[in-house]
Amino acid sequence: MTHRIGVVTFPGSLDDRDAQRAIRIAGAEPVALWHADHDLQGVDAIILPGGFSYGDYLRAGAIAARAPIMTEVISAANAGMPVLGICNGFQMLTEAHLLPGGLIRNEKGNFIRRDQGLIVESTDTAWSNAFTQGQEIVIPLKNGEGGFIASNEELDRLEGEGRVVFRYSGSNPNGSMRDIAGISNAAGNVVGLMPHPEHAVEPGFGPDTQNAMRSGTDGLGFFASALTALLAV
Ligand SMILES: NC(=O)CC[C@H](N)C(=O)O
Repeated sequence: MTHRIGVVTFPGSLDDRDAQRAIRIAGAEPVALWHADHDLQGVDAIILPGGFSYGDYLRAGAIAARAPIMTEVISAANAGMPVLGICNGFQMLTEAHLLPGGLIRNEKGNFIRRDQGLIVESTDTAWSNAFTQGQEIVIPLKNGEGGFIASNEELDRLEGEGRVVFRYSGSNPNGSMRDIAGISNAAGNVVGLMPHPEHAVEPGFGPDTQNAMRSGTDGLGFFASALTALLAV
């Protein structure tokens, strides 16, 4: 059975087509979902893609988190459907309170674009089970508001519950507290991260392709993880 993974397009989304392409490469069927609908079209999992939804007005992700389709996305996430928020999608997940904390302007104020090393801290989620704990992966990072913040109490809770899924390796690119690059909800079906797995799924087009040790396709593991999680349902 082919699993169907929906990608929601908002006004200002940029990486929705890349997410759809990555889903197809991973062996699932991408389904285009529209922000103004109240219809998830029976998908098995959902991706909130990167970009500048609603021009990042108010706060990045704040308006998208209140778009019509988010009513259905929030219910599905609370019912256990795998949901991945990538970059602007991560910002939406925190704004929708599906994930705690928030994302603020990068520490040095500039937009950052680079190939980014990440340490996989938890493989206990719907989007990271294909990795091994402690594995280093490299995928692209590109954002202006990627600094993850939360109260010390919340950060302790996230760490204590094993919900820090990815941490930046090497230098922290944006001032994220405790080098956090991605987190999950308590059930592990909802994951948000700032770097972009959907841009690292094809040999020759991903990051670090000059390095013979790397395939440039580390992003595939996210999509493979979701398919494994769906088979277990
Ligand atoms: N690549 C993105 O999704 C960008 C996210 C967001 N709009 C920012 O600049 O922080």
